[in-house]
Amino acid sequence: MPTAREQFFNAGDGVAGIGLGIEIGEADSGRVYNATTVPMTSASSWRNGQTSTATSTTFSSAPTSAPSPPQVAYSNGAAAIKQPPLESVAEEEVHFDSDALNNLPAREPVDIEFKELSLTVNLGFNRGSKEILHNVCGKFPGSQLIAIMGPSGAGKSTLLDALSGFKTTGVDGSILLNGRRRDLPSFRRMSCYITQDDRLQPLLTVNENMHIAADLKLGHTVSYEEKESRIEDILLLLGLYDHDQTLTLRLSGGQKKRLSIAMELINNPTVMFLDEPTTGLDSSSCTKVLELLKKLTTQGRTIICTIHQPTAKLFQIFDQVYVLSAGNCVYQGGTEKLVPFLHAVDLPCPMYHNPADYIIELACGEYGYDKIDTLKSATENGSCLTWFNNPSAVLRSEALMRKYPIPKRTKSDSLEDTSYANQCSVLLRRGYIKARRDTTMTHLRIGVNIAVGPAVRRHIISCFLFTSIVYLWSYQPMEWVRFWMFFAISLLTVFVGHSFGLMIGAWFDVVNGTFLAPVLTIPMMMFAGFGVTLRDLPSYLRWGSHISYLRYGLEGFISAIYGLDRGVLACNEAPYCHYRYPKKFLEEITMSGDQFWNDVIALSAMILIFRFFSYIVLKAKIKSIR
Ligand SMILES: Nc1ncnc2c1ncn2[C@@H]1O[C@H](COP(=O)(O)OP(=O)(O)OP(=O)(O)O)[C@@H](O)[C@H]1O
Repeated sequence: MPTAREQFFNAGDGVAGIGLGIEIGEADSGRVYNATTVPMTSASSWRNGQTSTATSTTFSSAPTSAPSPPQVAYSNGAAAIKQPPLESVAEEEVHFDSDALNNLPAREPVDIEFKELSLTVNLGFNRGSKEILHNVCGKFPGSQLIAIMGPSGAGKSTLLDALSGFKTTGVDGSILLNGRRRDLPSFRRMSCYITQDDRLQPLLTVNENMHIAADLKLGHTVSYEEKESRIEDILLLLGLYDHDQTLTLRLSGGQKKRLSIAMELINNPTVMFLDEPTTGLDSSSCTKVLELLKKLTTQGRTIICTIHQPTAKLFQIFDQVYVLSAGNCVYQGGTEKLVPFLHAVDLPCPMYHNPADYIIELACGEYGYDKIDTLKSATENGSCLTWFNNPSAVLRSEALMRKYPIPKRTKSDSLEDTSYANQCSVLLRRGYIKARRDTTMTHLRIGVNIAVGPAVRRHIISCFLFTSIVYLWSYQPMEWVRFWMFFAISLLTVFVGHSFGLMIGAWFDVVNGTFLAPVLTIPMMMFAGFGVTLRDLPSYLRWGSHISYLRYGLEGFISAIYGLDRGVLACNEAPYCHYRYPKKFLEEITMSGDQFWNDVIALSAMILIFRFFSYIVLKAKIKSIR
């Protein structure tokens, strides 16, 4: 009877083993291990009580009792496992409709290869730079689910950023797609990147999120019917069809992850990058997400995920694994080949140890840093293809170039296929749905606008309400022209304030921005002539009044009320009215009352300048991130 360890290194039938990290016992000997090792081929049958089917996977919803130590009986070298399921399964039954998968157009596989890839980041002024990836090589064949693993800080996300084209600054080396140098604009259009934190709209239903994504990605070139059927297929495929009317905020973590994937599938990417898709999910949801990704690879998609430390059963779902240690490759090959590889480099995986855990421990340096060097040289920092599942089937660049035609080149650098106008209208529709749903916030906003005024909010309607209330309650002359002048200045001041906020927001983070914006507004008030008249400002501070948007706002209001040669004011209730003559009042505050159009021009110019700066700052920031 072979021991569990022999199962691991069973070269004869090529069955690699994985440790599941729980207690099991041998049926006939009564021996109990504190962890277990079972052949990978048996792991899925253990998990679900059956081998997962090729066409459709259904996760049972029946709650299970607490698992008792399973019994393992060996016969003919294979482990026959008699035990209840390992853990409680999903609360809901998820059915991935494989027929819907067939409706998604298959993709031509894309083989990604990188050679001598290094990535250096700038640490800031006078602090030099730091190399994060050190000339790593690797090959991710098409139609495969690939895991990038490694200890925290090993460079997994950085490698993903470099391969996806999210980061381009400081990247050195070559990245090839089907043997040819990567054309970044085309690659960005055929790939997608799903970040760790879900970028979903919580107030939209699943169906609305999908439609917004379809309208943004496909625009008007694809008919409504086609979009509908594509959305239907994707929701069926991802087991979300029954939840299409559910608000996203009410979805479970696993459902949210599946929705993120569903939204990216709208334009059917060939290559999918996912940063830690299993983080924050329970083990049943992790399995579902990875099983789903595995299914998607069957249509030619290359799916690359970073993953921290997968359990044995998650590990065996991947086709290939790429392990990093401090920016170097310490293993590249099939998941089933990891144990034989470790054996070959004389670092055998301890009995009953999950090989995924063991390689991470090695990569962390827990067994000595010399082991990292051993692994690095055994894998030739990612160049060695010996440990691929089928090394002889791996095509070299030249063969790939012969096999696949030259891909179409994308002329535009833009990531979007749809026009700017379409994007604006879709985003406005999304904003409208959100405002309608979040009634509390919408009412609060309207209330704040009415109560506090346009300096706080920017909606045109609210600005009109503010003007009407303030103008009428402060007994201003009932002349339409003055009312519209007052409204125009209110609106422009709101837009300037908004643009100023955008600039501060683009430049600084939330904490610094929240502090700086009010602090910078105070001198604007000082230079506006509110407390200190412009005449009383010291000459060396006069320049301030020229850059204060509040000064132009105040001057504009004064022009609206006292300009246009306003006549003598009524003085019925007092024996003497000091400001009866508008001219006298204007002289007192050092304003002339005929500057309305100058104020309009100055405020408009400020809107343009602040927005232009916001754009420049954002551009520079995006460039520095990339
Ligand atoms: N812009 C940067 N400036 C300085 N150091 C950086 C920068 N980006 C990444 N690093 C460093 O590079 C190393 C790798 O980072 P990366 O995020 O790729 O690691 P990781 O393997 O994904 O880690 P984790 O699993 O914890 O997310 C880390 O030490 C990180 O601090």
